[in-house]
Amino acid sequence: MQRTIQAILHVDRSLWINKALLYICVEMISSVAPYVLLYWVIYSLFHASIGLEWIVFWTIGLIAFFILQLVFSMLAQRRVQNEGSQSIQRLRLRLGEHLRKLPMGFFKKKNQGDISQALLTNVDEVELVMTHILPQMIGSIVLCLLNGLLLVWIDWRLALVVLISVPLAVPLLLWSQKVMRKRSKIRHESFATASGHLQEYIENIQLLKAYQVTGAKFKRLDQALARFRDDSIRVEAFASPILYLYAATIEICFIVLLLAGNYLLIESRLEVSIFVIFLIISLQFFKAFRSVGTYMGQLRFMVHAGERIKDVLEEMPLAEPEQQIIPLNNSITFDHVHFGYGNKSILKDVSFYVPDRGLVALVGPSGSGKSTILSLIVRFWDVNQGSVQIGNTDITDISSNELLSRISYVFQDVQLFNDTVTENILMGNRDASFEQVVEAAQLAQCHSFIEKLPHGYDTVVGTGGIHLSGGEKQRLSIARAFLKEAPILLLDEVTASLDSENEKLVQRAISKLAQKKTVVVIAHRLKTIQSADHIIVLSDGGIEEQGTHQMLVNGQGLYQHLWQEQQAAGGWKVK
Ligand SMILES: Nc1ncnc2c1ncn2[C@@H]1O[C@H](COP(=O)(O)OP(=O)(O)OP(=O)(O)O)[C@@H](O)[C@H]1O
Repeated sequence: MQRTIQAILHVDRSLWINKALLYICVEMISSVAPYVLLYWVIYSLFHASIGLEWIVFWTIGLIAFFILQLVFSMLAQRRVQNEGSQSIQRLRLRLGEHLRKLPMGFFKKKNQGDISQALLTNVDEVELVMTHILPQMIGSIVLCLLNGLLLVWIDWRLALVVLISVPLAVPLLLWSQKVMRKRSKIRHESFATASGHLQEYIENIQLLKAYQVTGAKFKRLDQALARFRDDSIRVEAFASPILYLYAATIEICFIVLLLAGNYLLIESRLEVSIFVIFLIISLQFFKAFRSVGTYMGQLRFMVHAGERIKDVLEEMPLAEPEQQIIPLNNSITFDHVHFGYGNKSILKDVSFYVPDRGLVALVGPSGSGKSTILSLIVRFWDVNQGSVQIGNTDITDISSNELLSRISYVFQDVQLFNDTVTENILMGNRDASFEQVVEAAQLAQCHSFIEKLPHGYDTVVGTGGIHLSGGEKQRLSIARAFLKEAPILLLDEVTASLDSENEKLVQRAISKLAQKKTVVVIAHRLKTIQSADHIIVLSDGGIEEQGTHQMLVNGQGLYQHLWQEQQAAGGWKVK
């Protein structure tokens, strides 16, 4: 666990050999010291009369140790809390930043529950380990050591009986750790699966309601929750008996201690005073020893939290160039590109050129690879063969920051954050002023509807906020793109799901946005791209034909076929 924590928190060994550890040691010494005084008191009571000056001395001593214990306990706690919280905050930021740099393939292979669990629950668990469990466990170990030494000093024969509990109980503790390690790993996995399904359930609640799919009928969630319940019970069921055995071993050692002490008393080889103080201190020893077991159990339980975070941090981000090149212009070239998701081949030998400030449209049947082409331009994925270039520079030679700063990507499904309209538009450029936000909204044809919202630009939208129509959301996302002012614009079927009124507004906004930019647009409705400089028709991951609208309509190819179909479907109605 320590190695895992060091790895994920980017800290070296000194974290645990630092001031906090020193404070914990002093705190424990101050908590054991009164027993030395007590030993003295009891011994004196039995052997000599005690003078007032001794009573005063012991009282002052007790108070002094109590204050010392309190002060160092507070210092240790503060230190641990400060360092722990700061490290965890750094870890959260690092995780967020790391996730941003990972290729989309990572998000596809991982389940959503896994990722959110690593970011939220697992980080919380590591924080709990850092700020509570680990310091308390270290404290208990130090307490065991100090009390053990004290017992040896008071009576080594009885100390042997107490200390024999260590080699007897520790193997049981290690055994329980082994069982817990396996079981809690399984439990963590089923927890991640269940949270993934739960998230899916909540995200799709509208669909589930419409089709009357209730929780129990939503089988995968039901089964995942049942599996999580069973795995949780199994962790307890497998580890608890061993932990009870561990506790029983310690209890038995105490009983043996009582028998041994009584035997020595009867044989007059032990004084009552020594026996009394020995029993008191040995109780402290056993209590701390049992706590070590409890903390170790909790620690083992949380090891997987650290391991899961480590797994995420060890995922390789998209390679950044050692010496980045700044492209001279914003033309886009696909040079014999081959690409597939995993083993599934999607794009086959795709080559095309979009001149700087040119407008190229991608059309083709559903699943032909249009969106995949856009996602390769922003490096959501890397090509398998060939290259994608911007300004004749391979995009792998451009830093991801430089690359993304040059591109605005407007998706069909607009994602809004649960935040104000202003904050949602500011996503395009965090440094923009409010006046610039308003200007972008005006250009994107959304200023008038924003003004009618209950709190205008301060209205919270997205999940939990005011509901916006598809067209309104789309125009907000175009306002983001206006604010970003990137020289390359990628549009993925932005008007596909809009009614004609909204389509007109969005089209108007896009026409303004696209001015003087390199634009790649995906469109299903061919009439919207008639004026494109160049149209690329894709079919089954390859380029079927290309040219201007007029050239393609005059031909006998797929485009002409799609055009005819759309013309015929133009006036369809429900009969
Ligand atoms: N993340 C992904 N993982 C695996 N396969 C994917 C992924 N995204 C797309 N695909 C597959 O790649 C193929 C091309 O998808 P793509 O979205 O590029 O097509 P498209 O032409 O944009 O389709 P549409 O017009 O329906 O949006 C499809 O068969 C799709 O199932």
